[in-house]
Amino acid sequence: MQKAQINGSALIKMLLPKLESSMYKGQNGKILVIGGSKEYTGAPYYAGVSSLKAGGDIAHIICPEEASIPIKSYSPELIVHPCLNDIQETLKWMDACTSVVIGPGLGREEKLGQTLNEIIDKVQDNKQLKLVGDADFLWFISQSSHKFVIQEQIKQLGKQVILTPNIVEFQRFMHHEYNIKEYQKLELEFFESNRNTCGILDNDEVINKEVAQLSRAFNNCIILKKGVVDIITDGVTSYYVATEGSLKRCGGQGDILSGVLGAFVNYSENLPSDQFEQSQKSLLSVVAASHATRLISYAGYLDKTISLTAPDIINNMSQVTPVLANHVFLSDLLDSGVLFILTKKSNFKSQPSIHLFNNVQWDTAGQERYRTITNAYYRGADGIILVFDLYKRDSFNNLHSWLKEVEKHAKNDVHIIIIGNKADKEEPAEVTEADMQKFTADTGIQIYTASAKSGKNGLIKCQRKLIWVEQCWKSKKNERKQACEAKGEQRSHY
Ligand SMILES: NC(=O)C1=CN([C@@H]2O[C@H](COP(=O)(O)OP(=O)(O)OC[C@H]3O[C@@H](n4cnc5c(N)ncnc54)[C@H](OP(=O)(O)O)[C@@H]3O)[C@@H](O)[C@H]2O)[C@@H](O)CC1
Ligand SMILES: Nc1ncnc2c1ncn2[C@@H]1O[C@H](COP(=O)(O)OP(=O)(O)OP(=O)(O)O)[C@@H](O)[C@H]1O
Repeated sequence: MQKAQINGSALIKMLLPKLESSMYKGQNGKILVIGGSKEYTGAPYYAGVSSLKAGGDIAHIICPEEASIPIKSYSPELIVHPCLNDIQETLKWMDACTSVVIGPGLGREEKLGQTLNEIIDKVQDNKQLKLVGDADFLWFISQSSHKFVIQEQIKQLGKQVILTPNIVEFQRFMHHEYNIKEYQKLELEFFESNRNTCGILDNDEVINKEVAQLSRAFNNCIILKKGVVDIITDGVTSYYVATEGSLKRCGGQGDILSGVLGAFVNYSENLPSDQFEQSQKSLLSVVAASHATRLISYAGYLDKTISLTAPDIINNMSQVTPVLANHVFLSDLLDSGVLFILTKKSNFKSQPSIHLFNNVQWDTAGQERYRTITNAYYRGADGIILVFDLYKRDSFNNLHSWLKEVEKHAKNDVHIIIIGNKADKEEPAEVTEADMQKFTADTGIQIYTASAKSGKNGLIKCQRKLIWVEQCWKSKKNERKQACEAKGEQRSHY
């Protein structure tokens, strides 16, 4: 059954801070990552750097001595304190931060239990501080000899805590038999019916029931259960995020998510109170972090496929996050008659809510010198986007000649999308609704309106990448064929 949906990308836009010249360093979040060990130095680095790329101003890492040099050498952006064994020093740095991510690469040495007790106590003293618990921190809560003490502490904190178990970590919380394979099958079924949507989930929905129960058992702390579908719940209200993510399951993606969360939990108050209940804001910042991380991973996956590694995803964040925040619009190139040809394989069939096309090529209408180049692109394209300017009638009239080119050169099963740009403008457009309807009746191709400037209807352009959020607009060859046949026309191409 289809679920009540929310617009994940719009949520991110509302959540991310609007940058102003009056701001000072630290206002957009000072994130403290507590983790790292002799074996694992990548995990805290991924979390720290991701928190910065997701908007945070400053990232501190507290780690043991033996992890500090490697972490420092990965990035000068991270402020690394090798003081995990010095609890007073650790607590001091907690005072200097706005959120704490604890667990990535921490290891499971029993002696750390005492340190964790004191860290959680400190969070209790500062009600503004949010605690994101991942990886080995979850192990300490569910498996260590300190677990009962830590569980009681977590209950004291309630919604100040966000726990992010993957399926194995979640299983460790379950006292009864919990069949991972069976659960994943249910998640996959859910994903297939709700692909690329985010929405509200019933507390007794089969994939959520035990997650919501666990949250309630911990006094309604927020749980983000990662998986094929991410489930976010405080035991009262639950959401799912079925945004398409990476198919390459390389290590470190959970660390990236914990870093994004470390930043995003600082922004929950940016959500407007006239639209969101106060009690929902923290939960929704977690939904936004899940959606953003999956979008970013998907973007990385389209680029690198089987070679994807965690740093590829992190590097993509500098492209995708500002776009989601509406901070970057290079709309000039989307003027009249511009033709986009997608040369990278894109997943039109699965109705993704975001397409990120690399190597988008463009040409301006009628400029002959580009024709031979673009003819080669036609052949390689899986999808073609024709963009016209709603305020320039000529650009609309040109569509027919562009379509002829497409039909002549492109693959038979190419997907064609037509977008009327500049839909952000208030004044009446030169191309009217009736014009567009007539065009659709003639060709079988639906026209969508959008604005690359304001991001209206999800068409956003960033450098040489076109990001198309939220909607899948498509017109298949057979739909065009039916429209022509209905009018008694026969064509070799549709
Ligand atoms: N570069 C670095 O520094 C990185 C460091 N990291 C750090 O490593 C530490 C340990 O964390 P962890 O997640 O590897 O340990 P744990 O919870 O014991 O799970 C391990 C085993 O569980 C299974 N398994 C997992 N998922 C499953 C699934 N969906 N479905 C089914 N099975 C699944 C699978 O077992 P297998 O099937 O291979 O036997 C897997 O091998 C922690 O500190 C973390 O932060 C990582 O962040 C990565 C990058
Ligand atoms: N099957 C999947 N398809 C798409 N995205 C997924 C899938 N499983 C997990 N994710 C996403 O990947 C991210 C990390 O989840 P994952 O389960 O890999 O965490 P993890 O095992 O803790 O990672 P790490 O390797 O850092 O320890 C989350 O954003 C989650 O939504």
